[in-house]
Amino acid sequence: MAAVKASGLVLSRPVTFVTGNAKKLEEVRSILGQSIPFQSLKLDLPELQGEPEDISREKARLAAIEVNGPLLVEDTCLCFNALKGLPGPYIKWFLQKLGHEGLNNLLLAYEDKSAYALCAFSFMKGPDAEPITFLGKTPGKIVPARGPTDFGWDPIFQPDGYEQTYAEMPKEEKNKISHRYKALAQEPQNIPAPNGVGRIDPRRLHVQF
Ligand SMILES: O=c1[nH]c(=O)c2ncn([C@@H]3O[C@H](COP(=O)(O)OP(=O)(O)OP(=O)(O)O)[C@@H](O)[C@H]3O)c2[nH]1
Ligand SMILES: [Mg+2]
Repeated sequence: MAAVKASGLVLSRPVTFVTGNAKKLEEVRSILGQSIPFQSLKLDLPELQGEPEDISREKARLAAIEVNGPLLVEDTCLCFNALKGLPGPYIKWFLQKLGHEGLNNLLLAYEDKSAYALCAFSFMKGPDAEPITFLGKTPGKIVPARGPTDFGWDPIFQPDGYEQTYAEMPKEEKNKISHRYKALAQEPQNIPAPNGVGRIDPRRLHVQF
């Protein structure tokens, strides 16, 4: 297979995005478009407890046992400022047990309803490489649920500067401002600067070959 040069990295195979979450996959596909050769593997990896970056990096190392080639994983957090960042990486379990109303109720005792959505992607060039982690954060507030309920906590997160929740926005709009988009639009740390062959546009992750 032809080698692909992207931002100074030489990838001999497409990047495999490992996730058990079909909605994440849908958004990552739509944000990346045709910019990099990309495939997916449906696996629900076990997750360490700790800081989002560390969870994401460990997830990548576990994914590398299954994938022989470049891979991408991500871990998403929803952090309430009044609760000093919790539920954070544990949002999946809080959402499953408490639902949208229960998550709102966690903030009843606080005036501060502000929150942020955080995405930690980790990329590994191959099984022996160190993970490279890149983060994206979107600030907003927690509100009573509004909009379609097909993706997690989207109905209770209203990003700053918008009257709509993530769930109420058209998908294309969410994908222009989301934590996921912001993480993918950044040039990952430690990836060598553009060398004239491939280039990442830090706003849109356009890789040019
Ligand atoms: O409303 C939402 N808008 C989003 O943009 C979003 N991104 C993730 N999530 C949910 O937040 C938890 C993260 O946990 P998570 O990162 O471990 O994901 P996951 O276990 O579903 O998949 P993965 O770990 O296999 O990739 C899970 O409940 C996800 O469904 C979102 N909900
Ligand atoms: Mg998970």
